[in-house]
Amino acid sequence: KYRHYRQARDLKCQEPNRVNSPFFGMASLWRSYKAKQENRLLEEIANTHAEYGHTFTQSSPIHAFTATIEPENVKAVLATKFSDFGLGTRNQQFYPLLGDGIFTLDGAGWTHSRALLRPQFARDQVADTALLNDHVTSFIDLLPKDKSGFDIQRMFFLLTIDSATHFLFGESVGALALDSTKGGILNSSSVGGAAGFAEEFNKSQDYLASRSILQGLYWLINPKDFQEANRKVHEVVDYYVNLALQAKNGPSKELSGERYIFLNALAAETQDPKMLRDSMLNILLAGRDTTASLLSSTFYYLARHPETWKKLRNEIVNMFGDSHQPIAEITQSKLRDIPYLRHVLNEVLRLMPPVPANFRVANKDTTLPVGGGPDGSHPVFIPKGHIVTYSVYNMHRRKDFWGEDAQLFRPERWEENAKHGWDYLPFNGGPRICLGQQYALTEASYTVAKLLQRFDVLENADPNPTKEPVLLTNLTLSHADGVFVKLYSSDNV
Ligand code: HEM
Repeated sequence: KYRHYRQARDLKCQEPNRVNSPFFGMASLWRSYKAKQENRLLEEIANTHAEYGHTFTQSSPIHAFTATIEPENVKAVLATKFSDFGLGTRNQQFYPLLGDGIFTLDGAGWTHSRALLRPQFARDQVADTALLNDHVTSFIDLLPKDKSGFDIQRMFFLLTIDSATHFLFGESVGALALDSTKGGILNSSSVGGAAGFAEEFNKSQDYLASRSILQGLYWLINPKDFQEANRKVHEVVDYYVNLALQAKNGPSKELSGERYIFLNALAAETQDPKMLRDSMLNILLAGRDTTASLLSSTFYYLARHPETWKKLRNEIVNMFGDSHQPIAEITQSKLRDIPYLRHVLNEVLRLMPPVPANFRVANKDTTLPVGGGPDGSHPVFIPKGHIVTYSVYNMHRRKDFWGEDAQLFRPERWEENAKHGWDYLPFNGGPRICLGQQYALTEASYTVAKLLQRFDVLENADPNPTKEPVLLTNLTLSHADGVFVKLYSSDNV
């Protein structure tokens, strides 16, 4: 402690505000736990920042941490002092499902994984609108045709597991399909059918979220149910890995004009079956719920902002026509030509970032540039092993960056000022910036465009339409009570 004190003094660091938490930190730990149980965690973080400032420190019996919503500090953690911070015990927490992949590795392992995957994400085929079209069409077919309300969030989670598995393995789990006649192991009864894979994957992910909350005590959660779910998920992915490894020795599918399959392309780079399995699962976890979250929140806001729905629909119909009279194919480049679509998605990602809070652990003694002292202007000393948490959800709502109306959904703010730096971070920043950003934005834009082209009426069908959203924060953000809407054509077609 004395060494740290001297180091901090020499570096002109000062302590940030410390959360007053009686009983050795038990009181605040209990408060956070309760807030999480009651789906108020993000609100609780906001209240603590309101009381203690943009950077504060808190002791707890599990882990002491410093929380910040200062862009300068987030930039230091993710970019300028990248090598001073790591993922802590994330690898061990997630290992049973994800193994060693880009999402769970630090250091040389991460560098290798990122170098392996990055070229695949740079290819045009990654955001394949023809592939998306099949799934969005199934999605539209499944919507109620009698103008009744339904939970569109639940549907988006089915859509994104279908499109993600199709893109990764070359075959979809068919979660949206009413019957699964297409065959394939993902649909076969030996592994529990289409729902089998999705259910086991969801179940395992829930356990990962609970293990992550416990940080270093993650090993307390390892029941049979979790192990069995992981085994079943691995069995399915291994089947595809074997197929890809066999296909590798055959004629090139891409050259013979067949569709691009992510796993097959990766199998040309590495033949290590475990690395292939881990890579697939890491991408599935990183990409599926996040995109579903963005789509769900988009419809949450559109259903509450009819003027935005109308304006956006006009732009889409002007560009592509409506579904009775299409005038142009919906392509990635044409979608980019609709600035208002991008502004709407930007605004949704600001207010409801799918990864609302995150953390890093110092792997050496280091500092944060600001947040110390009574006015928060001094550097903060961060000893090795200390956790730094950052909530982009709360950073994105700071009035000093976003104006007095920071809490309001107003896509037009992006027309007035599109220039934001580290105060806007839905996809993370620095060397670990999201690899799937383009894929996600294309999938979300394409799905929104198709739905707006097809339906001209969207209504909020929440049983309690004026209440604030109840947000569930596991690894990603979702709406605890679903997103209930009515979606139909006024001409009844
Ligand atoms: C709206 C959708 C998405 C959002 C908001 C999002 C956000 C993020 C964030 C915040 C991270 C950093 C996590 C961390 O380092 O702790 C991340 C990492 C990552 N994302 Fe995304 N993501 C989205 C969609 C996708 C999709 C669709 C894919 C793949 C198809 C993907 C692939 C990845 C990968 C591979 C990483 C790990 C990068 C690394 O550690 O080097 N993401 N994403």
